[in-house]
Amino acid sequence: MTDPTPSTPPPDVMIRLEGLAKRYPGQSADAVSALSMDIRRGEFVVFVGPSGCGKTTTLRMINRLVEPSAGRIWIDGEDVTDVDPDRLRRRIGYVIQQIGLIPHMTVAQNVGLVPRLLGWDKARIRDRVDELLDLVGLDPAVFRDRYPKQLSGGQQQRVGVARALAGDPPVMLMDEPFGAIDPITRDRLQDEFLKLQERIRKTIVFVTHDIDEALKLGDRIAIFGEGSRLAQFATPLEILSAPADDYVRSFVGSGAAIRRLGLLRVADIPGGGTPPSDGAVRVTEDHTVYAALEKMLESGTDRMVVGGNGRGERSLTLRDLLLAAARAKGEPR
Ligand SMILES: Nc1ncnc2c1ncn2[C@@H]1O[C@H](COP(=O)(O)OP(=O)(O)OP(=O)(O)O)[C@@H](O)[C@H]1O
Repeated sequence: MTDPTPSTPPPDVMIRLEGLAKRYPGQSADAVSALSMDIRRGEFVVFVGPSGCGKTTTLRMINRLVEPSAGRIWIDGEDVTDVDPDRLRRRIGYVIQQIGLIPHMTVAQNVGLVPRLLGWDKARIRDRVDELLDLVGLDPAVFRDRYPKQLSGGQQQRVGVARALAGDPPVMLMDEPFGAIDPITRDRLQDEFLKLQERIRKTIVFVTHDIDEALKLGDRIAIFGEGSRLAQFATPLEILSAPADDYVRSFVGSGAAIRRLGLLRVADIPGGGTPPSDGAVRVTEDHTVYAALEKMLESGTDRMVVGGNGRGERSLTLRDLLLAAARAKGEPR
């Protein structure tokens, strides 16, 4: 067997972008230039950056809705730069802000689009549609025969996610999927989507303007600067603890140390003594350090008892939390 060429990605790389560039017709500058990055299998990567820096163009080159002017794209070990785009798109789910549900088709028909293209029989499509509606938290009996206009914005977005998952693609591209949704629903959809991702472990590339959304969702975040310059590509904790330059620092904004508390879990904090008998608040290992701190401040105590994960109980102090938060320097989640 011959050695793979130097650019053949290793098996844990699901998407490789290699010197990718796009110049739109009639433009004097590249929208994206010389962009290279590896995205690992099962990784949730968020592209974030100011308007016009090339996030959407990059995303749309991955499924070839935009044809690259230069560079190569690899998906799952295959150079897909020149493969038939229709065949490529069946392996890539795509969710956009405007949802793109087809108005004269029911929810079930919208979700079943790709399976129909793949030639599945009716019974298998029906089962898959119901399974997916369940997965995104919509009761099939209630929603499968509705039309898109009979749904709220958040429900439409869930249908959009179900549709993108229908052919079980290994890769999902999501372009500001929660952008047009009110902040409370958005927060809930983000939480639901994180839980869903724990189960389905897709490789996800997600575009947003919102650094807080990026910090909450991403395993790694790519912070784009002018002309698609990759200012930093790192975990949320690394970005908050060690911003690569002043551009990243100002993009992340103030309060990095406090925001880091929202990324750490109580489970990440070592040690702990025997639980005290009174005065302490109760939290679980799954609480964020931020939430645990908030509980302590609300009840005016400097102790908490951690329990509820089968490991027995332990007690931590305010000082334990603060020391752990100060030490956290960018370990992956
Ligand atoms: N079809 C097009 N023809 C010409 N120029 C385009 C086209 N689409 C995008 N551009 C330009 O390419 C650059 C990158 O656009 P792109 O939409 O990729 O940025 P973005 O980071 O996703 O921005 P936003 O956050 O506002 O969506 C911009 O300067 C934009 O004006």
